[in-house]
Amino acid sequence: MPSLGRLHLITDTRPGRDPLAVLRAALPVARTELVVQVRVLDDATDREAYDLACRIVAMCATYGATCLVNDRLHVALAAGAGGGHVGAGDLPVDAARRVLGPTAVLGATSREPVTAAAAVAAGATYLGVGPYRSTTTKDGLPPAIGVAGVRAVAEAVPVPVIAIGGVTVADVAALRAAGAYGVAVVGALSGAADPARATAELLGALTC
Ligand SMILES: Cc1ncc(COP(=O)(O)OP(=O)(O)O)c(N)n1
Ligand SMILES: Cc1nc(C(=O)O)sc1CCOP(=O)(O)O
Ligand SMILES: [Mg+2]
Repeated sequence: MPSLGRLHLITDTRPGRDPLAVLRAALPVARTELVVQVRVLDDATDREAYDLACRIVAMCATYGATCLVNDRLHVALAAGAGGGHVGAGDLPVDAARRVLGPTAVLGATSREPVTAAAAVAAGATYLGVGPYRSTTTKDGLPPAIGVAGVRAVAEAVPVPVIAIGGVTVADVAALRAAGAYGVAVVGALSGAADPARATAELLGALTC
């Protein structure tokens, strides 16, 4: 299994966004420290998800970055991605592990220590833990868990914890001090005026 990058860029496929442009800016800066999670809107077709994943797998390969696919594990396999990410509404972690095979990267969303430990026992190789703060990027999330919530999960599991939800560069030091291995972002890069610079700043905070 490849070592996991610390900066997870989740594609922003909302109307008016350009996830490939953001990726073209971020990849040369973050290279192997970048994990790109292909996340499409629920109403996107599998063909659309597959086409986007294939393009991103190829782009990541040039820089040694890892590409994961959110939710749609058949798309991950078909596109040759490095793995996938599942949450409460997706395949259970043990089933996802059977689908992806023993060597794939498998992320699971966990919001508190008990389910986090269960996800690791079922085969998760990292955990997405949040929402750290409130976010406008995704609807229907539970209340923010803050630094204390991230710390509680990080102390309970032996795998990398990736904090998610409203994360900005200003949060990274506190998250790392709480035990987070890395962060996952949508808006901090997709909404940045200069995504290459924003990538460098996030990476600097994550690796110093
Ligand atoms: C790194 C990371 N953490 C959490 C999530 C959320 O996954 P999930 O709960 O399945 O919600 P959707 O992203 O599918 O809407 C994630 N994608 N990545
Ligand atoms: C896709 C997603 N999942 C979350 C969770 O907590 O499960 S928060 C989130 C969106 C993260 O976007 P931003 O960095 O713009 O806040
Ligand atoms: Mg999901």
